[in-house]
Amino acid sequence: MAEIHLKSLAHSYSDTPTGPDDYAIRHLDHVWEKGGAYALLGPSGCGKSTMLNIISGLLQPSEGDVLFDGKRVNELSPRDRNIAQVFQFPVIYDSMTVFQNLAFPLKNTGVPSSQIKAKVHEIAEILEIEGELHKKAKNLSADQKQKVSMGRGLVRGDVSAILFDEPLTVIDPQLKWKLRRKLKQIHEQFDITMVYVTHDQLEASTFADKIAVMYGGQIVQFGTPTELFEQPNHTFVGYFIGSPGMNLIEVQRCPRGVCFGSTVVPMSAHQVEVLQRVQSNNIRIGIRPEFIQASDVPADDTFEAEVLDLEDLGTYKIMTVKLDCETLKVRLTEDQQFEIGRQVQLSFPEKWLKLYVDEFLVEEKNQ
Ligand SMILES: Nc1ncnc2c1ncn2[C@@H]1O[C@H](COP(=O)(O)OP(=O)(O)OP(=O)(O)O)[C@@H](O)[C@H]1O
Repeated sequence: MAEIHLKSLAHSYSDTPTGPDDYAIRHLDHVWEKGGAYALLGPSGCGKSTMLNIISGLLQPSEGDVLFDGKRVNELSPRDRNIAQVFQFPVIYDSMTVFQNLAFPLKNTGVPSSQIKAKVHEIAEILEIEGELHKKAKNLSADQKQKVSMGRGLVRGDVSAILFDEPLTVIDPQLKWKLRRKLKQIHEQFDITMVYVTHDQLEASTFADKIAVMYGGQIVQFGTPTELFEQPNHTFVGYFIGSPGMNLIEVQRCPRGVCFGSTVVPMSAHQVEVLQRVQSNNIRIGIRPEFIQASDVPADDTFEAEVLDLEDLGTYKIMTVKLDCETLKVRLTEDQQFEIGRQVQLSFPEKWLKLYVDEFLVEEKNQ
């Protein structure tokens, strides 16, 4: 296994790129550390597959270096990079048996047949396909085929990393959860660097210790699921992580903070100082539905809003409110009671009220 360093990487599918919009990867610096279990999370078209294909060598980047343990591998073929890649759809040989499919990557590298047998059985047992080893691959169900595809990546003990590109797309929803747990268990057992691409936040957080959130060809944040939730570095992370995502409000600067409509929201001294310094007018505040406090009692620091809707989701409720010209979501506990059409008092605890300039977080001084 290896540490994978992507250094000043950029990629355009166009031979004559004229601007940032022509780049699928925009000047990206990132390190996937040795032995980590990572997810690469982002919407369709943000550049996830492009990045994986650059790591595995299927694609040459337009700019920058790919380093494995500090050594540049740009010129190495996919085979010489020793990366296992599992794609969205199973890549297996239909005419071979499951055993032959799993043995194939080992045979190719000259592993003795006694070792091949032991390794194939070990992996088949983990993936629960031992009973299928002598079946022809073409006779398997779609999810069994994908398990074989994963197994082909996992049999090789010598790989630098395993890259999973949305591997559970074809898997039955009930089996997805089980297979994700299995991959996590395999990671713990074999300690291989694994990068798991998905656009599903639940899938990302059940598999990975750390998640890279990709947006517009850039990694906008790399952190634990808790960090992404509590401290989104970019408005996209706020919006994309969480259900519903972060409330984001376009605001203008005013003397003690920011305002929208006739509502003034005081900000911390540091945030006010930053607002006075920066030139941009692309300013937003963000607060997660979970962190807005709602009550019937007005206070100095509360804002009055109207309840538009209440959605009961079993163990909690989502309340939609209108505050001035903005619609916000507020997460309530089961026992909190508010009525549609009535007024509610909201407060935004300072710790959870975030300021974004040009979509990036203005960090508090002590963080
Ligand atoms: N072979 C190609 N030729 C031209 N443009 C491409 C090619 N492959 C991808 N792109 C473009 O590059 C951008 C990034 O695509 P990429 O497939 O890497 O995104 P992704 O995040 O993996 O998306 P998805 O989740 O839909 O697979 C997109 O705008 C896409 O249209």
